[in-house]
Amino acid sequence: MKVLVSDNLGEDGIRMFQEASGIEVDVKTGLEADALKAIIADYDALVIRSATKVTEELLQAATRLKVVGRAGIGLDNVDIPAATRRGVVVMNTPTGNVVTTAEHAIAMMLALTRNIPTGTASLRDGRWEKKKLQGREIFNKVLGVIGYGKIGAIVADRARGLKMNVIIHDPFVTPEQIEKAGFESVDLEALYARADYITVHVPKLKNTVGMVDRAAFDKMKDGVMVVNCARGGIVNESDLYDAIVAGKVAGAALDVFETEPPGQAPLISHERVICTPHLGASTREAQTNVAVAIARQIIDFLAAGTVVNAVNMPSVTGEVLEKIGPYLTLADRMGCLQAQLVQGPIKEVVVEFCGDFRELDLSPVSTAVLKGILTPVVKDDVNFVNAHVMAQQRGIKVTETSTAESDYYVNQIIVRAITTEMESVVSGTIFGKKDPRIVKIDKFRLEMIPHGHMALIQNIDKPGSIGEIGTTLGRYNINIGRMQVGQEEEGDRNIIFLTTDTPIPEEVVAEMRQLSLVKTVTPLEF
Ligand SMILES: NC(=O)c1ccc[n+]([C@@H]2O[C@H](COP(=O)([O-])OP(=O)(O)OC[C@H]3O[C@@H](n4cnc5c(N)ncnc54)[C@H](O)[C@@H]3O)[C@@H](O)[C@H]2O)c1
Ligand SMILES: O=C(O)[C@H](O)COP(=O)(O)O
Repeated sequence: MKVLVSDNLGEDGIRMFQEASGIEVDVKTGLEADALKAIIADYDALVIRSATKVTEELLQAATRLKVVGRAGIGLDNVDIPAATRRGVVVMNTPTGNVVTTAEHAIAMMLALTRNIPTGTASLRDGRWEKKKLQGREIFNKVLGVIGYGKIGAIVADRARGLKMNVIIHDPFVTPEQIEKAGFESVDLEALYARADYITVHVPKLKNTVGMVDRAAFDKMKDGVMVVNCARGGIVNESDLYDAIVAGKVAGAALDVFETEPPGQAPLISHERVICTPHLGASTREAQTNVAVAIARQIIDFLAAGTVVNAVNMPSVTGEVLEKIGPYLTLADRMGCLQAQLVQGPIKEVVVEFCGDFRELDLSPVSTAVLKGILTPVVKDDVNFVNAHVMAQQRGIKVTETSTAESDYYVNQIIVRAITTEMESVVSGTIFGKKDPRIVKIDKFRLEMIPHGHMALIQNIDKPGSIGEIGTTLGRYNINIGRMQVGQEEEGDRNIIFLTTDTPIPEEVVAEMRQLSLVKTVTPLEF
């Protein structure tokens, strides 16, 4: 088996590959895309960090490739759906660098508030600017942490040790969980209004890109300081620059950038901004942790097929996987649908297996439901191994039940998601041998294929309602690929599922919500 390491990997990990029997390892870092594409067909495994781009084009050339291993967390640089389509397992090491990254965020906050980089540069230029470089204490100041996951939780804990007053916003963690850890859970508006320092620790998702923008800065206290050691683009760089120039934001500490490397941008050159070149995970300890973890995972995978920390596959044997595979896909999509349908943090998930499942071991199926529920929230970090733990950390109770009874279909899976505000019930089954279908949502029966860009519309069942939706989308040149209508069991409402060739932009969704017969519009992505 041949392993290619295409980004810098800790020496201990490389040594493990060299010492593993039956494995040959090549280390070729800094390759251009074409050069990598020219050699990738020789390899069974590819080990990367954030520099190598694993695109669909590269995967097409990778005819022998079985596994991609990320020494670290973020998989923004890997086309996971393309890898899944080609049967390539994608693994990461979700915990090896979290302490290191949290420490970097704290270091950045302290360096910013005490002008340490500016003081160093000024001394090197021969100046002694004590007055100009006067800083601020963090003692007793309010730190707003956005995202209470692995890193956000460590940052909050360290900041408490520094005697800061920590407030937290994470809509996917129940307030009870945050309060149990001794912190105050707040909504985003309150966080912006109260924080003296704000640090972001959310994944880069469609709805987190640009979440800290002009409108957010307007809501913040004058003189706030902002730290981003998560992903470039979560804080809008041009809006941040304007807020600093306007004096609203007193300083920013950035480890990550919309484009990496960012070049000579005005934001980087501003004296109230301090930066590091994506060093969050760059300590000896973290790099050893992630290198050793990924080497172990890949060696075990190549030798025995053991799957650990894969983001696109559960940890089960090949034989079981063949039988339950379609149900895993269905369950993942049902979870993903629930995550997009519900309002408020999910407190409880009930997975009901109804009817005849031919004595299959269905335990990975509930894990797939949880993975689907968490994916829109934490993206690449959730996998079949950690989904239950992550759900537990978020205070989500999971219950499984089974019954021999099933109405309409030979078997079906029902997923109930109970939040602080509502309960949503979704049923699904397999058509033919492997085609997932959502067959009921709350009181509406339907046959929906959960795939691609979709929108769920609730409307009054009157002539003309479907026409006005089609006309609105047509005006924006958005093609409807498929439309399915579900009828309320009793009542005067329909639900309509549209599959569109492209995502429906927010302004078009807003316009659809104004249509006379439309009650709600929920965009969905699968
Ligand atoms: N700078 C670096 O070198 C470095 C190193 C490791 C990780 N990271 C990045 O740090 C970030 C956090 O990583 P993690 O391991 O703690 O992730 P995590 O998945 O453990 O936690 C992310 C948290 O963000 C929350 N969240 C999602 N959407 C939100 C929203 N709209 N508002 C508020 N909270 C929201 C989730 O509920 C979750 O609790 C990620 O972006 C990751 O890529 C950066
Ligand atoms: O996602 C991660 O693990 C961090 O952003 C670190 O990225 P790196 O391995 O390229 O330093």
